[in-house]
Amino acid sequence: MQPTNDKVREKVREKVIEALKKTREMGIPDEKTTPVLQQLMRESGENWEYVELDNYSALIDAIYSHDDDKQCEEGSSNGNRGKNPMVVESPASSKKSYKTRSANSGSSVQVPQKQPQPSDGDRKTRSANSGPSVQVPQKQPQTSNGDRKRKYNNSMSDITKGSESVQISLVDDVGIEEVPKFTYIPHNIVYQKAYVHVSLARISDEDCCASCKGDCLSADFPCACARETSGEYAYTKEGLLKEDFLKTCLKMQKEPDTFHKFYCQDCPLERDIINGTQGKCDGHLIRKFIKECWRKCGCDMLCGNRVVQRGIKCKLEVYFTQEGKGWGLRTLQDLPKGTFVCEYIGEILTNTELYDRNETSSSERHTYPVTLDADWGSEKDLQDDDALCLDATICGNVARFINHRCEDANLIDIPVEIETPDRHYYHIAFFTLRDVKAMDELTWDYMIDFNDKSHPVKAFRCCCGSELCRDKKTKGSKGKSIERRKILPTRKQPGPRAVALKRK
Ligand SMILES: C[S@@+](CC[C@H](N)C(=O)[O-])C[C@H]1O[C@@H](n2cnc3c(N)ncnc32)[C@H](O)[C@@H]1O
Repeated sequence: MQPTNDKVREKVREKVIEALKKTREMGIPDEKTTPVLQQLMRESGENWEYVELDNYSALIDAIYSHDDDKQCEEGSSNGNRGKNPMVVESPASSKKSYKTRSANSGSSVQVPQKQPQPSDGDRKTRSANSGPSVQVPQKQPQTSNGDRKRKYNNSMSDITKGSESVQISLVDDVGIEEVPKFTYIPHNIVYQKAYVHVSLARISDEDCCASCKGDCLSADFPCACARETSGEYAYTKEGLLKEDFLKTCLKMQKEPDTFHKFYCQDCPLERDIINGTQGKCDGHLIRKFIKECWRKCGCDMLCGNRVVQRGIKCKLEVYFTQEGKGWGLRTLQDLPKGTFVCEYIGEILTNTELYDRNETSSSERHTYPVTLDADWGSEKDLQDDDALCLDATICGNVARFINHRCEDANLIDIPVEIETPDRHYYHIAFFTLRDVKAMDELTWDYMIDFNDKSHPVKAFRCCCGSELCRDKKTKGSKGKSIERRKILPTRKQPGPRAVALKRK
C-alpha cells in the first residue's frame, strides 16, 4: 500500500523540524538554514539520508559555505578578492567544489563553490607527481562566528584517474585529512623480482574451454573451467557468487580447523631471520578458488564465468571515517549478497623485497601488504625469495582503503585463478557476504589475532565497532582459534608497517 500524500508531508515536516532543531543548537537561525536546506534537498534528489548523515554535517557545511560565498562576493565587490598567494594551484585543486551525493543513485550533483578567502597562510600545497593526490588540503580556518571550525570537503571526483570503467570519488566529510598519496593502478604489477609466469603455452587443453562459444553458463554442460569448483560454476547467471560457494568460503574462515590443512617442513611464515630460529608450521588451508575462463577459452568476454577480470562495476566512494580508522571505503548503491566489489591490487613483491622495503621506508601508520598463500601444498618449501605478496602502499587500487572489521565484516576475500594455472600467483577478489545498503562501509576481516602476545609487532588498536571485536582485553582468555594472518616477513623488526594482512 502506498503511503498517502498527507503521511509523506507529515514525515517531511518532522524531518525539517529535526534539522532546524539541530542547526538552532549550533546558533544558526532558521532563516539561514531554510533556504540552504531547500537547495540541498533539491540537489540531492530529496535524499534525507544524505542530509542527515553524520549528524547533519552536509547541511551545516552547506550553510557555512553559503556564508563564505557571500563574504567572498562582498570581498570581490570591495576589490579584495583574489587568489591566495600561498596556494599553488594544480588544475584539479582549482576546481574545489561542494559536493552532494545521492545515496541511491550514486550520482553526484556538483555545486560550484568559490575558493574561500584565506584566513591565514597555513594551506599546504601538493606536488603534482605524488600519485592521484590533487587537492590542496587546508587547516580549518575559523568561521565568521568564530566558534565552529569551518569544514572543507576535500574531494576528488575520480581517484582512478579514468583507469577503471567506473569513477570512484573520494570525500573527506571531516575536512581535516590530507588526500592519500599513492598511485592508482587497476591491475597488479610486478615490482622487480617476483616470478609471475603468464603464458598461453602454460595453459593446457584441460585448463581451458577452447571449444566453448558465447556464454559458458548457458551451455548444457559445465566447461573445463568449472572443474575447479566440482563441475559447477561459482557464479549465478546474474553474476553473483553462488550461495553455497560463499557459505563454504565463510566456514573455512570461521572454522578453519574443520578443513584439511597443509603443513610445511620449513614454513616461510615461521622463519625468524634475525634470531635465526624456525617455528613450527601452523598449517595452511587449501582454500577454495574460483577459476574464470580466459584468453585460450572459446567463450566471449561477456561469458558469465568472467566476472573479476571485467573489473569494478559498483559505485564506490573513499571517505574519511569518524572512528579513527583513517580512510575507508563505502558503497553508494545497494549491493546484493555475492556481488563482486573489487580486487586487492598492488605491486607484486617477494617476501624478501617486502622486508627490504619495510626496512628502508619511513614508518607509516597504515599498512597495505597482503600475502598470497603462494603454492601451499607444492613439493618444495617456499623460500622468501619465491613467496609473493601484494603491497598497495605505493601503487594500489581502491581496495587499499578497505578497513578491518572483526567477525561480522560484509566482504570476504576469495582467491581467483585467471591467467596462471598454478597457485603461486592469483587474484584476491572481494565479494559481499550479505546484502549491503548504500552508504554502508565495506569491511573485511583481516583475521588478525589481536591476542597474539608472542608476535613481535602489535597490530593496530582495533576500532571496528563490532560487538564481536576481538581486540578486547580478555583477561585470562586465549580467545577462540582463528585462521590467523601474521606479520610478513617474520624477520622484520617490530614496527608499525610490518603488519601484513596475512592469511595462514
Ligand atoms: C589496508 S589499510 C586500510 C585503509 C586505511 N584506513 C587508510 O586510511 O588508508 C589498513 C590500515 O587501516 C587501519 N585500520 C583498518 N581497520 C582498522 C580498524 N578496525 N581499527 C583501526 N584501524 C584500522 C590500520 O592502520 C591498518 O594498518
